[in-house]
Amino acid sequence: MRHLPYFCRGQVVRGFGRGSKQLGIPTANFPEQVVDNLPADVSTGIYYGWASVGSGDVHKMVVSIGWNPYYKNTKKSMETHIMHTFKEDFYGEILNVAIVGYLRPEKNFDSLESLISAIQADIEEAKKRLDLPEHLKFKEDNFFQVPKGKIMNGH
Ligand SMILES: Cc1cc2nc3c(=O)[nH]c(=O)nc-3n(C[C@H](O)[C@H](O)[C@H](O)COP(=O)(O)O)c2cc1C
Ligand SMILES: Nc1ncnc2c1ncn2[C@@H]1O[C@H](COP(=O)(O)OP(=O)(O)O)[C@@H](O)[C@H]1O
Ligand SMILES: [Mg+2]
Repeated sequence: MRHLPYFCRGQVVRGFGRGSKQLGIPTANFPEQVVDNLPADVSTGIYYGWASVGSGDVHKMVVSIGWNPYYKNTKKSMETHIMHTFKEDFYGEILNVAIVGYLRPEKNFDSLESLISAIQADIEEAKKRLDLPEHLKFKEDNFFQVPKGKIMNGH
């Protein structure tokens, strides 16, 4: 993937409310504008990396980019699940993400249970890979140190 690592920030917006309720896995959704600004050759699929909310701590994350074939969305979305338990929702706050690796393409599933198992397997795999020195180093990247107010999208 030529564009990795890929750094971007954006405000957290509302999605369809399925992540927490149907899957038990909340995903912080980016606005359309951030999704539209992704480089054209960043393929849809499931990625992993690091994320922080506002000027908070940096945590491991998984991110799904695409049309969610299971739900047949008509708009491309970019949704981040952070491997951390937050005290409350953070809609409207700035989410900072550093995407460092690719896991798999998006797939359709014949049941909600198989979609959930696949996402849980992604989370476990991402946690392992992010401990490798080549990925771990991005947790400390300057991207996460600079003032977090400005919305940007790029490298
Ligand atoms: C790690 C990860 C992997 C995912 N993989 C798929 C997938 O293969 N197919 C799919 O249809 N949706 C996939 N999703 C997206 C979920 O369907 C999506 O997060 C859910 O619909 C929540 O949407 P919402 O934020 O609009 O509520 C994945 C999400 C995550 C976080
Ligand atoms: N660990 C987490 N990772 C991502 N989002 C989280 C997490 N914990 C709480 N949230 C909150 O849950 C929201 C996402 O839940 P979700 O059910 O996917 O709703 P939506 O469809 O509106 O995106 C996020 O916008 C955020 O405010
Ligand atoms: Mg979501």
